[in-house]
Amino acid sequence: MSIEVSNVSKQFNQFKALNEINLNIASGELVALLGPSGCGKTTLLRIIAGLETPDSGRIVFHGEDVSGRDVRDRNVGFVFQHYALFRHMTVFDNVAFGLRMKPRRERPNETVIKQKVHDLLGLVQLDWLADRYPDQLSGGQRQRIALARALAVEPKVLLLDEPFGALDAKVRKELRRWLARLHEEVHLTSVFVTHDQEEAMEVADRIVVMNKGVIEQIGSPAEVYSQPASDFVYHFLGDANQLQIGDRQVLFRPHEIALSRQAEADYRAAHVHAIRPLGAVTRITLKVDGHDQDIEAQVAQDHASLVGLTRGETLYFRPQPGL
Ligand SMILES: Nc1ncnc2c1ncn2[C@@H]1O[C@H](COP(=O)(O)OP(=O)(O)OP(=O)(O)O)[C@@H](O)[C@H]1O
Repeated sequence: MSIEVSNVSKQFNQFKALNEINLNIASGELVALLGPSGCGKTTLLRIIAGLETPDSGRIVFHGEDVSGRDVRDRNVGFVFQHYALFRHMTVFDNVAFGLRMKPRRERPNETVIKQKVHDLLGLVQLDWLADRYPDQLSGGQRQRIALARALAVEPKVLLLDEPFGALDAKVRKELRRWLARLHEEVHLTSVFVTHDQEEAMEVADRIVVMNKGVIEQIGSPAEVYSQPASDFVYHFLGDANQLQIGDRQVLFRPHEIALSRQAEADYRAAHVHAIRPLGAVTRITLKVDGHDQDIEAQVAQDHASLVGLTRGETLYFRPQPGL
């Protein structure tokens, strides 16, 4: 099922939450809506779902204009940040819920439901939790069950709004890898809202970078990272350093930097303000005289310039964008 968003605008009182949004999502694609808080991601997701009506513009599912259709007739599955599992129902009954709520004509019999729920629990690798209640699960397990429940009614489109937002960093990481793998298996057209650039980079086929109600750029993770369409995209997609060299502003990422203990041609001197080992790489914060913003450098932990380096020493660096 492809999704076409054309010329969608939405205003809340005087506030323009979305301004002429155009976006085409191919069938089976996983697209991330990425942007800072308040940029309009959730509003766009809710308009795609049919939970919110745009002031103008159209939503087209697979060539068919669904703008006037109610959320119940759009056949979308949702997973939100805060688990919406029913607390008084077991995991099994939660996943079966949507199937049992179908109109009699479409409702599968209990044997089929049982098989289907077990298949779905197998898909999210939690079949062994079928008899538990939601408050006997971890946060990550609950989100996987929420996903199984959303998939049970065989939606044409899956919409996820910060589904891992409430979980701790390690579980988030595990779950997003797991979601990317699951998507490879199921290949359901999916739209994923996040404000976390790492999450978007890791999960999505394409990233839609939003800012203040408009789309700044649409592209693959590699494109938006290495060919940012604007300074906003550059800054949003990773740590960025900014340095005035002559009459030029140079933007470069922490890893795009050459370091040396000795003065060399084209290198600038800086004071080492902090050294933070992060495993395979080490982060160094540098202070440059006459320059307000610190420079963040990142090099391999065994880099020659780090040997015996201490705070306060002088280090020489040269930005190397594209390194
Ligand atoms: N029902 C509403 N009434 C008034 N203003 C609203 C309403 N819903 C959203 N807004 C405003 O529209 C803007 C976009 O909101 P939206 O929830 O889409 O942002 P977001 O990018 O999803 O942010 P977050 O990451 O914080 O959830 C915000 O400034 C918000 O305050």
